[in-house]
Amino acid sequence: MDGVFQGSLLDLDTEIGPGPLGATVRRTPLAHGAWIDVRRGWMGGADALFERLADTVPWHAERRKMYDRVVDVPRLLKFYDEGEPLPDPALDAAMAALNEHYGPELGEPFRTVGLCFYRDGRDSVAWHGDRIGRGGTEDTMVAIVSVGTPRSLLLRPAGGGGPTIRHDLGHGDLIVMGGSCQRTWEHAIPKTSRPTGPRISIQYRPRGVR
Ligand SMILES: O=C(O)CCC(=O)C(=O)O
Ligand SMILES: [Fe+2]
Repeated sequence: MDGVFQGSLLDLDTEIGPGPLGATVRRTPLAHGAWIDVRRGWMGGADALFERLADTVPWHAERRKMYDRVVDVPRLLKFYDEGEPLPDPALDAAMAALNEHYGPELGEPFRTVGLCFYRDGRDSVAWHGDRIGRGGTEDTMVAIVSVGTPRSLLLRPAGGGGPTIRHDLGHGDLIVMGGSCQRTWEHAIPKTSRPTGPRISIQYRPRGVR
């Protein structure tokens, strides 16, 4: 079943779109001024949304220079900068709902959408913080909606020390990394040798956060 997505048939009948946030969101404070919010199954019809995004997004592979070698980035990517039309109305609806819920605390809207497609257990993202932009110097938020097969998102303190936190995210789950999380913690989606179906992550970030 490697690379084959086994969605639940029931879910394909559910209307695609985000559910309520409010009191359904569970916040966990982490060390060093970071926190995460988790809301399981937030995106209704997540399996159908997975299929739609898998089929319609113009996914591309990237190659990046690593030291003296050029290597394949182990996942497919697509980035929608602010103002660019999104590939599915459910992604607009999720952004509006996130902005309504988090706007007062964040002080600015989420504006960009990054998509990652993990085709199977060989796809991954290495340990990092989203520090290319302001996330390296300021508190911010990165909200991630996961559709498709759950994969483990790991979090650990950036300087080492402290246990690694693991959340298996798929099927419409929402996680929001907030406070100092991008500069004081690191996150990763590790490779897995277990047979694993595909997952798509939908990341919402404010302007200037990458
Ligand atoms: O796929 C995920 O949930 C994480 C992706 C990520 O960390 C990133 O794109 O910066
Ligand atoms: Fe990241």
